[in-house]
Amino acid sequence: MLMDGTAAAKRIVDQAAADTAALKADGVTPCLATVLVGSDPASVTYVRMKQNRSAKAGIGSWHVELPEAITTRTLVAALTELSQDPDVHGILLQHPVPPHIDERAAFEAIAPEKDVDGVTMHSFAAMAFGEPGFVSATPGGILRLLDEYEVDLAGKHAVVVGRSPILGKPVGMMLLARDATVTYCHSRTADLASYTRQADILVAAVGKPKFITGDAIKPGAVVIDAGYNPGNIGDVDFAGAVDKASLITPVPGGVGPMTIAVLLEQTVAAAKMAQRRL
Ligand SMILES: Nc1nc2c(c(=O)[nH]1)N[C@@H](CN(C=O)c1ccc(C(=O)N[C@@H](CCC(=O)O)C(=O)O)cc1)CN2
Repeated sequence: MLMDGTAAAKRIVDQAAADTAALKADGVTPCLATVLVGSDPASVTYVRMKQNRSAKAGIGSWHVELPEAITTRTLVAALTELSQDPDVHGILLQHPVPPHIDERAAFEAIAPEKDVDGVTMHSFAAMAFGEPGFVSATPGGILRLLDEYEVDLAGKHAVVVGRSPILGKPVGMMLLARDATVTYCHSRTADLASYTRQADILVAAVGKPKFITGDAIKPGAVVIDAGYNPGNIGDVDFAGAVDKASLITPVPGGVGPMTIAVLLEQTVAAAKMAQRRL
């Protein structure tokens, strides 16, 4: 059975739109600032999708485009300025930034109360300690999708393939917080299939097209494909996996739309919190 991320995301965005309308009636328009460095075509597409979906939900967006050759210092200054702007409620720095930039330093220039993409160390620590805060958008979307399909996580063996700071690491910790037993693997794990074949819940977040093949999947597993490789190809070989899995996310139409939905939901939450502080 397919896990329909497009439909689940629509429900989240519809609620965000209703909350936005209520905030606007109180004189507050939630605003998401998107920051794009350079002109990587995939990043341009993702940022545009975020802006278009914000607009559809009535959320304002403010876009900052910076040249490829920008320095870390200038990018940090731009993010600091947005962090101090009272009209901006959420900030999104599109990943990846060009290799000469210190991406971690840039992310850390985002004020915690505006980190609606959940990329700062503050947000990661809050999530890890089970404290309130914004979660990383894709892991947050994955957990919401699992809940939509009433997947019971307690006591299940979740195997996460991938260890990036905004996807693999946090999704594993969020599954752990929901009482799953979590194993982290990655592209250099020896005999990867021996781990993935034990997974009741398999999260593929390794960034390699069709890296997980059908023979590496336990019959009846729930398979979450968080890959977003060029050409809309996931990290799972869908054709080989679909008959093994009890539930599986397609690419496109699975985790991707949920990522943007959680981003918008958290932007509205940030605007509500800013309103309470006034
Ligand atoms: N700062 C961030 N950067 C990046 C993140 C992130 O969560 N925060 N995630 C990825 C890419 N990404 C969002 O930025 C993203 C990728 C794909 C989709 C999506 O909805 N894809 C569609 C298909 C797209 C198409 O039709 O072209 C789908 O899966 O249905 C959303 C967000 C890296 N960077």
